[in-house]
Amino acid sequence: MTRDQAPSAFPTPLVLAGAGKMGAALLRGWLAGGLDPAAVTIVDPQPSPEIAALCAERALRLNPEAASPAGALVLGIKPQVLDEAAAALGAWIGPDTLVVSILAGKTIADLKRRLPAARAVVRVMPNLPASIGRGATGAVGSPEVGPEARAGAETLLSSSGLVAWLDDEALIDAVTAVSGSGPAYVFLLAEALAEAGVAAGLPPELSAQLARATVAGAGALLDADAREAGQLRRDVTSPGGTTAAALAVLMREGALPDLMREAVAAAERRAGELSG
Ligand SMILES: NC(=O)C1=CN([C@@H]2O[C@H](COP(=O)(O)OP(=O)(O)OC[C@H]3O[C@@H](n4cnc5c(N)ncnc54)[C@H](O)[C@@H]3O)[C@@H](O)[C@H]2O)C=CC1
Ligand SMILES: O=C(O)[C@@H]1CCC=N1
Repeated sequence: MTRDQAPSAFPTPLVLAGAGKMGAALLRGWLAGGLDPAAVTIVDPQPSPEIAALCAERALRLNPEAASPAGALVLGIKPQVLDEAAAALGAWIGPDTLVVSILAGKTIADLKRRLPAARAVVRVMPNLPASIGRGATGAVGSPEVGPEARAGAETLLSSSGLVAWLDDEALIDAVTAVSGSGPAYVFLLAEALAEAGVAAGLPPELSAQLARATVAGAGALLDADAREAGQLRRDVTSPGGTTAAALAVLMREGALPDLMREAVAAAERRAGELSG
């Protein structure tokens, strides 16, 4: 696994097919990173009001009638709609089009079967913090992805945060389970902490505020401090103190570490089920 430096040029014209929660997050990162709005086309039969407004404001093309081969086609649709979407999306692909897919589970072979014109395909798994440039993305390219296509993909992906290139496509389902779905686990932690605070007698609003600031602050510290997460945890934990009492519950057999392993395995298994 390697990490690359961000090169400069976006592959254009760029077509984003599926501008939902994740596609829109990536789009905002590209525009913030300097992608020319005039080089962007959005294809989405049901664009959200925010996307429609963004297209109007920044003069992005939305659902044009005619399709022609793009520099890059980014697939932001759900895996379950790939079959019905593929025929229309194929019209955006020429021999030099870089196809970038964020679809959970769908392998490069699955994509090529639906999009026979596709040559260079990069399968990626981003995550939602991409919307603020703090994403974590795993990426793997098909054999046709040469240095130029890889540099184009790197530009697209690095505007949303960390990019880790994988040598083995088989690892991307595990990446999906860890960092693709991972933000939801952290948001659940904030929800559960807030609920536990209410059970301990805090007013709901105060508890939610404290839980949110705690998760956000701990995340920011994790980012700012190079020490391992385990060390930061130990720094909070006074021997015989309150944190040790809580962690004895959270870390006992069958509790958080075991549950996290089970959860990640379930997500990875589901990604496998979405393939084909
Ligand atoms: N939401 C997340 O945190 C992450 C999602 N993903 C992947 O991103 C993809 C999209 O997920 P979300 O953004 O959450 O879903 P979403 O439902 O918010 O977005 C999907 C978009 O695709 C559009 N769409 C439906 N049919 C289409 C068609 N035929 N052509 C073009 N657009 C079409 C929908 O109108 C919608 O705007 C999925 O494949 C998912 O696995 C990957 C990483 C994280
Ligand atoms: O839940 C999902 O299937 C997608 C992939 C990773 C995050 N959301």
